[in-house]
Amino acid sequence: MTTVAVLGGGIGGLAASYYLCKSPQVTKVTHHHGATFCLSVYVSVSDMVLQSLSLCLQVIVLESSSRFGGWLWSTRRSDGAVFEHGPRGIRPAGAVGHNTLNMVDDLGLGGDILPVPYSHVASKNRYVYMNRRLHRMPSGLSGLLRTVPPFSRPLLLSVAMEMLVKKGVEEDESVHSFVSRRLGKELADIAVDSLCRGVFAGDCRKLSVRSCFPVLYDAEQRRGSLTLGMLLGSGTLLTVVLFTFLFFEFWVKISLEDGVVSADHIISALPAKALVSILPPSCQPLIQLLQDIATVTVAVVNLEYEGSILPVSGFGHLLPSSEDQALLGVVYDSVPFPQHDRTNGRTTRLTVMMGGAWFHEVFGSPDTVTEERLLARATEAVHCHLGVPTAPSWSRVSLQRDCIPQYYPGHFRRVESMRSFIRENNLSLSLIGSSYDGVSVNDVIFNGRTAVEQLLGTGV
Ligand SMILES: Cc1cc2nc3c(=O)[nH]c(=O)nc-3n(C[C@H](O)[C@H](O)[C@H](O)COP(=O)(O)OP(=O)(O)OC[C@H]3O[C@@H](n4cnc5c(N)ncnc54)[C@H](O)[C@@H]3O)c2cc1C
Ligand SMILES: C=CC1=C(C)c2cc3[nH]c(cc4nc(cc5[nH]c(cc1n2)c(C)c5CCC(=O)O)C(CCC(=O)O)=C4C)c(C)c3C=C
Repeated sequence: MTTVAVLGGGIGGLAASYYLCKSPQVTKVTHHHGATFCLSVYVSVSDMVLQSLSLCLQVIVLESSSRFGGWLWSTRRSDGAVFEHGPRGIRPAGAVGHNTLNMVDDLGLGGDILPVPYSHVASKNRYVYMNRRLHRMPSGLSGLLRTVPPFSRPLLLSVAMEMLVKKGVEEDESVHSFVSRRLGKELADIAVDSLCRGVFAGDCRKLSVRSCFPVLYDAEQRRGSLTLGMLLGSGTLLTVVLFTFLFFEFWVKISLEDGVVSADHIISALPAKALVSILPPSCQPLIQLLQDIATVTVAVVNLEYEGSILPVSGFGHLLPSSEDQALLGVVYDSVPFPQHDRTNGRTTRLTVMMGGAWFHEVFGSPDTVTEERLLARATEAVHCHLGVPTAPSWSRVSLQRDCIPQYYPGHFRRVESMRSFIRENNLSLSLIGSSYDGVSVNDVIFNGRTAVEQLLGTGV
């Protein structure tokens, strides 16, 4: 019996076990939670494809906390209200989006999806809070042609000029530098700064364009321009490379508090720093590379107000860092997902997110900041930004420590070096999860699938 151990029961680890389970070879799946463990023995024995090692495959999922799901985490109240403390939506677009929808359908959960159509106000209206007021982001052709505050000129001008900008020569650069260079500083300072706070809770002056927005980087590389890239399509034929993964059988002992599990292959879906703490010293170069992946902490404050209190309708609003470093933005949960409001009586659910790359500067150590301070800051923001004078009737503060990895310039090289080390040392280890190849739920699921396909040497 060949054993594959999946470390971490977040969406990455769960997706990898789902794809493993689709393999006809799988005969047994075991889940352990509340397990802390360390990896102890590495011995290379022979070179075979996992597929041919054994007709039977056993999958073990090891999760250290008392629940599965990782950052996917909700509170469901008995009166029907649901509050998300982590992700709340996926973008069902492109290959990675369709892949998630297929998995959800295959699991028989398609009926549980709450769709937000493109025509819905939550899809159309995105706001930025700047200069002490809410601005709807321009959309459609008229939005491109006119000067729409807070921008000082029509966006079409920036887009047209972009085609004349020469291709960059750097192997990688910050998102802010890339967008300033191609589309102008104003777009970088407002739109892109806010966007990076609403996806990475991060600072666009520090994040890598190549790793955070590979589509933009590729458009410049292939077409010499983002505008041309978008107009002509990426020009790439998306192929999922399914290759037979030649690996050396590798025997790993995983010591649990209550025993030892032996595995032939490990799929790590742990955050990079959690993997560091269980790798043996012989993996020092890999440990060093993993340690270099920074993360940020986000305070998530769920609020419930009586009645309909919003002055505008949309998905929510984001703030550029120039407006307020502490406040990343506010999600108007009741607009896209009214099904999750309390069943009796009209209420409005909001989520205020704070901190991210600025957490330490603004709030100090996550160990000492109080829930009262975070709640007060969140309700003050709802008051100032949305003009809501009343206090929330219900609230919940969650401190999501180290929840989002930050891909800094050169991240792609670090990840390449990690995988080279694993290959050259014949370690039977796959790296998946948000630390490496994308932070969205879609990316993490898709990368779990790719890792399983490489391991089994077949499509799933
Ligand atoms: C506030 C917030 C909002 C977000 N919003 C969105 C959104 O709207 N859309 C979107 O697509 N994405 C969103 N994301 C990003 C997305 O949720 C995450 O990137 C994704 O869930 C990460 O999944 P993962 O499986 O890689 O990691 P994790 O969820 O971190 O899972 C790792 C698991 O490993 C376990 N673990 C850790 N150490 C050990 C150990 N030593 N032994 C065993 N187990 C261990 C952990 O307990 C955890 O369960 C958001 C994230 C946050 C924090
Ligand atoms: C911890 C990270 C995140 C914070 C903070 C956050 C706040 C936030 N987001 C919105 C609006 C949207 N977010 C969307 C997608 C999305 N959000 C995060 C993470 C955080 N959001 C991720 C990783 C993703 C997935 C991105 C992807 O590539 O799929 C979306 C949908 C995407 C889109 O259609 O553009 C919206 C809208 C607000 C208002 C907000 C404020 C606190």
